[in-house]
Amino acid sequence: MADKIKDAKIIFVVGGPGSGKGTQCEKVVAKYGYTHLSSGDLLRAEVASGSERGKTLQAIMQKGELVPLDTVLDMIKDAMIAKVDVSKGFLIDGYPREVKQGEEFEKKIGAPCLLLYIDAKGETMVKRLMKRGETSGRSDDNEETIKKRLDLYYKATEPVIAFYSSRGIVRKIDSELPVDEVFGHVAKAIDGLK
Ligand SMILES: Nc1ccn([C@@H]2O[C@H](COP(=O)(O)OP(=O)(O)OP(=O)(O)O)[C@@H](O)[C@H]2O)c(=O)n1
Ligand SMILES: Nc1nc2c(ncn2[C@@H]2O[C@H](COP(=O)(O)OP(=O)(O)O)[C@@H](O)[C@H]2O)c(=O)[nH]1
Ligand SMILES: [Mg+2]
Repeated sequence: MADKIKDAKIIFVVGGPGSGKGTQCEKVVAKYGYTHLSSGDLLRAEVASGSERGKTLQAIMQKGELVPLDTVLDMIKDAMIAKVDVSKGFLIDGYPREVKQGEEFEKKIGAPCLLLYIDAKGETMVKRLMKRGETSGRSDDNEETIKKRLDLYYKATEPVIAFYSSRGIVRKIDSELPVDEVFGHVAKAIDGLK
């Protein structure tokens, strides 16, 4: 089983909060049949279950901080194992959040063949998240937590992009464009995979 995951096609989808990762991943699923695993969604499912662990997670996410690395990684790994037989590849959305998360992922699961870097301006991300907050019901889509998530993104997550750039697997996607144009560039990057 472990070997099967190692041979799977793995794409990291990295970008700031509200940059459009989830939006693009949905479109990739529709066109390519990849399995979309959003680390944030997995965490929110645990919170929604009402478990003790979920309560601890909720408090961390509410503050816009990172939950313990092993928690997220175990959740992603379990979700991958559950799908590996029927999946053409995996979109790992919102992970890694810091270089260490990427290193641990590679030790326990495998190496990504592509990193889609979904790039939008800070002010664009804030605007989108405030708008999303009107309907998302997410307790972290509020002005104060958004600011913290953004700060953490620049501090901890941007170095992830530099780390994988040196391997030549990063494709930077301008996410200021209309959704379908953004997707055109995403599709080109995926079509470029052998
Ligand atoms: N690898 C991850 C992924 C998520 N989180 C936690 O879960 C929260 C929400 O994650 P996510 O849904 O990925 O949120 P954003 O990056 O803000 O992106 P978006 O809401 O736009 O999808 C983060 O703020 C963080 O507290 C984490 O700690 N570690
Ligand atoms: N104008 C515009 N809005 C977008 C685009 N991508 C996402 N959005 C909006 O921005 C918000 C955040 O998008 P989401 O996919 O949840 O981003 P994520 O936080 O990176 O997963 C949503 O309300 C989307 O409708 C885009 O390319 N253009
Ligand atoms: Mg998302």
